[in-house]
This record gives sequence, C-alpha cells and structure tokens, in this order.
Amino acid sequence: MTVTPMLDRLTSPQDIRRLSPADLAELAEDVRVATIDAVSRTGGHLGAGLGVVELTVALHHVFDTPRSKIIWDVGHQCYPHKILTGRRDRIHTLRQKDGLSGFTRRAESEYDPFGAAHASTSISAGLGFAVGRDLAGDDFSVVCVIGDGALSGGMAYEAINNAGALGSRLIVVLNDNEMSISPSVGALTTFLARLAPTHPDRLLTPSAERARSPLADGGLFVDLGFRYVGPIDGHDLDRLVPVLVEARDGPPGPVLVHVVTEKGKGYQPAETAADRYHGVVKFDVGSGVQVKTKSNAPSYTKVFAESLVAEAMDDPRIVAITAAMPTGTGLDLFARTLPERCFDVGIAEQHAVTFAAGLACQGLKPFVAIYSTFLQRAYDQIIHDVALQGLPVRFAIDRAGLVGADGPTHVGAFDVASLACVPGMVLMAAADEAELVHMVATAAAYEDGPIAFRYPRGDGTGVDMPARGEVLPIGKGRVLREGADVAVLSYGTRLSEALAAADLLAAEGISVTVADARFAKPLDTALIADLSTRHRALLTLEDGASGGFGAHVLQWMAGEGLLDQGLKVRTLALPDRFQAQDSPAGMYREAGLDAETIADRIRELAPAEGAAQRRSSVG
Ligand SMILES: Cc1ncc(C[n+]2csc(CCOP(=O)(O)OP(=O)(O)O)c2C)c(N)n1
Ligand SMILES: CC(=O)[C@@H](O)[C@H](O)COP(=O)(O)O
Ligand SMILES: [Mg+2]
Repeated sequence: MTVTPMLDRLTSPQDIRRLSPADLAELAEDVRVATIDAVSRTGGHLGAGLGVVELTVALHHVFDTPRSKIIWDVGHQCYPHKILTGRRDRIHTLRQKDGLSGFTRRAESEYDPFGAAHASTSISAGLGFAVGRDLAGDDFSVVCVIGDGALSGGMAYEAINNAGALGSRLIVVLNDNEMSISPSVGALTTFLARLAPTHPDRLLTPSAERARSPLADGGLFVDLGFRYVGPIDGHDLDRLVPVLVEARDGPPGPVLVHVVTEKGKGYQPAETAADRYHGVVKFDVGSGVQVKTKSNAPSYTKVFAESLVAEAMDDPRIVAITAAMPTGTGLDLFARTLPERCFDVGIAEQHAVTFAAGLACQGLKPFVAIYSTFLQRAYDQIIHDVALQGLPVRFAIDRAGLVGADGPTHVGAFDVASLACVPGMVLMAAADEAELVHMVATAAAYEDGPIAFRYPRGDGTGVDMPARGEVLPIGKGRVLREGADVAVLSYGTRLSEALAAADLLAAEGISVTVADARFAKPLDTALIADLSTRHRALLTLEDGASGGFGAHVLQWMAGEGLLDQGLKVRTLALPDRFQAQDSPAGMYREAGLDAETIADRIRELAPAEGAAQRRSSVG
C-alpha cells in the first residue's frame, strides 16, 4: 500500500494552488510514488512521467487550470497530470478496455485541452488556443510542454516560426532530458547541450550565471521571436515556481522556458536503464524487474531486423533509416552490426522518407522502418518524392493493424488504403513471421520502384522459419487450403483466423478455400479470377481500414465483369470508426475479424442447397 498523505489530502486540483512550497515538494514525492505504483500494476510509459513530476505540480500550482491550458506533447508523460486532475481513482485502469487513455484526451477530462500521442503537435495546438483566446478577448494562459525528442519534429518549427511572428502570449516549456525513446539525436541535441552545458552546475544557478554559454541568450529561439528563460533545474520547485510565474506575468509574446530534467527521475531502476523505462510492462516496484510474458515465437520486429541484417551482410547497398524508433523497429540490432549504414533521423518521418529517396538516387537500397501510424506523417513524401520518381525505397511498416493498449492514436489501419492507390507502389503483407523473412528478401531484390511490406506488433505464430529469405514472385498469392463452397482471400496475418474458421466450418460440412494474397498491389488477378469462377462466394479479409485490399479486389473484379455472374462477394476490414483501446485480441473481436465472426460471415455465404444435406451428414 503506497503512503501518499499530501496527495490524499487534495480534494480538488484547485487545492494545489494554495499549497506552500514545502507542501508542494511533499505533494511531488507523493505523486511520484503513486505513479510508480500505478504503472507497476498496469504497465505503460513510466520514465517520461517521472521526469516531469515536479514540473506538473508547479504548472498546476502556478496556472489556473483548467481555465488555463496545459498541452502535453506526445502525452505519454501525462500520468502525474492525470493523478493530479481528478483521475487518481481510475489510474489503475490505464490503457485498458474502458479505462483511462495512456495519452491526453479531450473526451476524458477538461484538464486535457488537446489530445496527443503523435509527437511535435503541442506548439501548433497551443498557438491555436492562444490566438483563439486573443480573438475572444480572453486572458487565460496557454502552456505547451514539449520534450527535446518531440522538438526534433519539423512541425514544432513550423509552429515556432508562426508563433514568433504572431507575437501571441504563449508559454513553451522545453523539457530537456537528453532522451527521446533512445538518447536524443541530431544537431539540436548539441545546440541544447550548449544552451545547457552538461558541466556540474549545468543549470541556471548563481554560480552558473558567470559560466553561461555564449548561446545563453537562447540562440535560435530568440532569433525566432521567443523570449528564452533558462536553463533551470526541472526538479527544483524553488526554481520552477518563480520562473513559471514570471513566464505567466512577464512581457507579452511567446516565451520558451528551458527546463533540464532526468527521465525516470526518482526511481533508480528507471534512472539507470538505457531507455530510462520509457515503456514498461508490469514490474516489481522493489526490484524494478519487469514481468515479461514468455512466447515460443519470435516477435515480428525481431524477425524483420535479423532478416534485414542477413540481407545487408550480403549486399553493401542496403542501408536502414529510423525516425527515433531504433528499439521499436529493431534497427538497434542493425545499428550494432552495421553502424555506418544505419541512420536515426529523430522524430522526423517526412525527412526520413525523402532522405531515403536521396539515398536511392545514389544507388543505395534504403529500408525505411516506420510504424504504420507514424508513416502517416510522410504521406506526401511517399507520393511526391518517391513514387512519382519511381525510386526504389523500401518501407518496413511495423505495428500494422490493431496495436492494443496504445489505442486509436497508434492503430496501424490506414497504410493499405492510403498506399494502394499510389501508382507504382508494390504492397505486401506478411501472413506470418516466415513470410516476413521472404518479404524482406523480396524488397531487397526489387529495384523497379517503391515497395512496402507490413507486419503487426507482437509475436509471430510459431511457424517453421526459413534459413534465408526467398524472393517472391511479385503480385503472386498462394492457396493454403482447397475447398468448394466459399473462398477466403486474406491479406496479412488474419490468415490464421481464416484457417481456424475453415476448420470450424469443415465440421459443419461447409468447405472453404483459403488463400493468402501476399500482395495488395499488384493484385494476383489470375488467383482472384480462379477463386471467383470456382466458388459461389468470395470473401476478402484484411486488418486494415476499408478502402484497402478488399476495395481494390472489388474494383478489379467489377472491371472484369466478375461481379455480373451471380458470385456473392463480401469484404471484411476494420470498422469505419476509431476503436477504443483494449487487448489486440479484444479489439479484433470487436472489429469482427476473429475466427468465430469470420466463420459466421462465411456461413451466411455458404450455398443454401447444401445446408440440409450438410446438417444430416454432420448428424
Ligand atoms: C510522430 C511520432 N513519431 C514517433 C513517436 C514515438 N515516440 C513516442 S515518445 C517518443 C520520444 C519523445 O521524446 P521527448 O519528446 O524528448 O519526450 P521524453 O520521453 O524524453 O519525455 C517517440 C519517438 C511519436 N509518438 N510520434
Ligand atoms: C508514446 C509512443 O508513441 C511510443 O512509446 C509507442 O507507444 C511505442 O509503441 P510500441 O510499444 O508498440 O513500441
Ligand atoms: Mg526527451
């Protein structure tokens, strides 16, 4: 049982404004204890929240929230904020079905003025609130809290550029902990270190005044119209409170307050972890040891990374690019093996794609590894800089489909629908981890233009693994099970559910053909035509949004007149709405893409005339 007397005394977030400095410090400690306790039970993002405990307390002490707005960039650090703003009683439901979101969410609380999860959006949103306030003649404060990682995202500079020109009163708190998910990268990191030198008195204390770096006036930020205050110790409430009061009441216009913090602060296992416990599963508070679930199958990410390293060892033209997600994409393995051929560009997906396009122009084989949800950031770059020029950039699209606890902000639903309409793209989806090995080899060999392959979060199915990847014939699918009544044409990992559904139905005398399309573009039109003419019904299946694989199959079939001959056709895809967080299995069930539901949909299509005979034969 955690002991949090000061936190227990809070009856409302407003109470925080009346606390003395000593009480604020005690409250901060209580919030840290409550955060560690909660995340040890739920898993989630820990390090970032621990790094902003004092900042969160100071912000709610100085600013009259919710009237004044605090906008958290990414929002993964918002658990202390949620604990302090009336959600402590539900913090144990974090990232679970019907529970609190792991990020800020407007629908969840008036203290969450803007939803987040994708990085670098806070200053743009904050400026919108500020200008809206000015136009209404209101005078509340707007505070955007952005990390040094999120500040490597180009969108932040679009906002800074605009804010510096508009001159609206806006407070940007730069939370500089020298960490992204992995250590921060790029020249910005060097710039920030020069602003806040890492010598012992790196922080703005009287003795450091004299030793301030030549950039102490804030450099780029000041040149772009911001006042610069800092760097200050982001864990010292005696520094934070007066500086935030000055930012609130000081001269008009935008101000950047540079706070220096430690990701994972106050919890030794996090402080000493290479990733500062950025994302954790449930853990033992005493030891910090995480309760990892055992699986007999490798993760798709690990299979991708190992396959790419194997290909790269034989092909010096292969290079790899990540947008600040080396561990999440598995490219940290590639970087350890081939450091000179691996590039972490920061949270900069747009740049990652066009950087890869430049590499391809130079005859290299760039593999851009980006989660499906984050690839959304680079849509124009894929079309305009890669596909239009027919450049052979390879896209390793991880976290495809439903991802579970991260919820709707991270769903990998839209890559198929958004890319299948782009001329010249080749799109593949791995049905299992063995297929992924072959698709990495296929992408490495393919030189005629852009090629993408998608695969889900989590572990594979435990299939036998090939020693090396084989190059697949482009645009060709495969039939795994022959039947006579209904044909299922699956794209991606829902294949295992389709095979399970076929087994269920065989017991009822319904005979189902199951095929793996492998490609959404180009379609295996011969396979589609064959399935259409040999069955009375065809069902397409995909773990992507509507408008993707199934839509393109239908469109081709319509053009060929295959829909004019009485064939029944259904397309199963993700629902046309954002699904709330749950376990992946729970979300797929809710989406109707689990074996039971697929079986129901096939049952509806089975030829009626055989039904009676089937029932009798099954007994
Ligand atoms: C557009 C986008 N790309 C990648 C991510 C994945 N991501 C989540 S948090 C994070 C690092 C954020 O670093 P920082 O802003 O410094 O916050 P800290 O964790 O250090 O507090 C990344 C890369 C994301 N949320 N959004
Ligand atoms: C906050 C954020 O965007 C990342 O930390 C993301 O949650 C990672 O997702 P995975 O856990 O699937 O790697
Ligand atoms: Mg950081």
